Amino acid sequence: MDKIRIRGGVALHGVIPIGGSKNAALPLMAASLLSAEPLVLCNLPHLADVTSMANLLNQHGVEMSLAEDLGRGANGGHCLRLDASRITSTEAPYDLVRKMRASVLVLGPLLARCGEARVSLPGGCAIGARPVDLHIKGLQQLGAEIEIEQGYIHATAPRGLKGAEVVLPIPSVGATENLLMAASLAEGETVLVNVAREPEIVDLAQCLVAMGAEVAGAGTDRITIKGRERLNGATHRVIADRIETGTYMMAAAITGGEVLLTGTSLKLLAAVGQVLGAAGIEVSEVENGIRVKGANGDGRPVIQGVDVMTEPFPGFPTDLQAQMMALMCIADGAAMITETIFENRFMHVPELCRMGANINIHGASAMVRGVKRLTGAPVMATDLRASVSLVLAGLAAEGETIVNRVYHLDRGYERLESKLAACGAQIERIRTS
Ligand SMILES: CC(=O)N[C@H]1[C@@H](OP(=O)(O)OP(=O)(O)OC[C@H]2O[C@@H](n3ccc(=O)[nH]c3=O)[C@H](O)[C@@H]2O)O[C@H](CO)[C@@H](O)[C@@H]1O
Ligand SMILES: C=C(OP(=O)(O)O)C(=O)O
Repeated sequence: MDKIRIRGGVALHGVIPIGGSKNAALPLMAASLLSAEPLVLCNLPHLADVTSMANLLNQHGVEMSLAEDLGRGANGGHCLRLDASRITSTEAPYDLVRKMRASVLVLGPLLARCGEARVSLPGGCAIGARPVDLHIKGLQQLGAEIEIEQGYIHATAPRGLKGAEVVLPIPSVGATENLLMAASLAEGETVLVNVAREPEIVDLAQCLVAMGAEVAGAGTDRITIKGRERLNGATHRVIADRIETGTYMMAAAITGGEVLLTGTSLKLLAAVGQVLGAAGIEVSEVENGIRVKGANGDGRPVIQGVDVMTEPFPGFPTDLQAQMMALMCIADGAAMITETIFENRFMHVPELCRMGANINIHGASAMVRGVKRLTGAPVMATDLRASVSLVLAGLAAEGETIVNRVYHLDRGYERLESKLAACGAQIERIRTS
């Protein structure tokens, strides 16, 4: 298994191109199942999760090819043509779904287009139980008959799905996406209430509209969809990855450096900009990107402790909680970090403590008392964002840090080492297989 070696203490200076959003790309790829005509997705990041979704779609019969004629984007993204004219299987097997929870996003599109789907239940995950009950209940309200058998969700809608009002008890991102896609091929009008407002939902809605769907209200807590008998093909550009953006904002801050992040926008993460501003980091929107400048004093980064609570969008994202905690480890004063979305998302805490951090967990909150410096250590994490928080800590730490289980990072960060190394970081991948 590959590892990453970091020698910390170098302030980052340079330009980092931000890729297309993983969490937008995955539902968009699933949306290709809704039409018999090709969907072309541009600015698609090269990530392990995108490959996993491609493998899953491939086993449903979707034919994929790089749309070379459309070239590569300025930030390295590809254009992929997904042709679901012939769906050969409506089953999403356990082996593919367990690798990536977002696989469950094929449920709504397959059911709406084919009248049937058999999708493995994703199972638990390092950051929490993450049930899919809201996806299932919502689809039942659209007329699906659903049974759970042998670990699979077996959904049928022999007479097609019917528009209805569906009120989500919590604004689940995935449930919103599954229902939005299913409703776009349902008969009549669907109103989704208390839905997620994340930018990735807006991106999906815009793609569905380009495919001929009638969708209004995406980005608010109420989305109205007028179902169509069929959708057409379209070409759509995936939005910038706000979590990759926020991660590199924090990389600049934790090293007291200055970076320009291109191909992204502060509008995607205003709450993060505000929190970093309160921590004494200069963050400004510039043409085609964001400039981030860390503060320095006495030869080390100067960061103020700020309390943070994760919330659904437009609040501070849970997917940046671990990275923010790494930053707070070397802040002046204390910071209370509260995780409200997932019940077990502090797996990075013991590893950060092994690097010299002072963190105590009390229920859903972690009290981080800033220390003068972190020290490098061999570390390991069990999920994507926890792993990258250890990379950030390693960039700031004295001495050498080895981050194990790099495959977590490859799920969500394209060319992480080369993007950081281009800004001066001493970071390399040690290939072991
Ligand atoms: C591929 C993708 O886009 N992943 C993101 C998506 O995950 P995902 O779509 O899985 O996250 P949700 O918004 O659905 O989950 C939010 C909360 O709702 C709970 N829940 C969800 C569905 C359900 O049927 N029942 C239920 O109880 C979950 O356990 C969790 O506690 O949004 C999360 C919250 O912003 C992010 O951290 C993930 O990176
Ligand atoms: C939790 C994440 O992803 P997923 O929902 O795919 O597990 C993430 O991107 O941080």
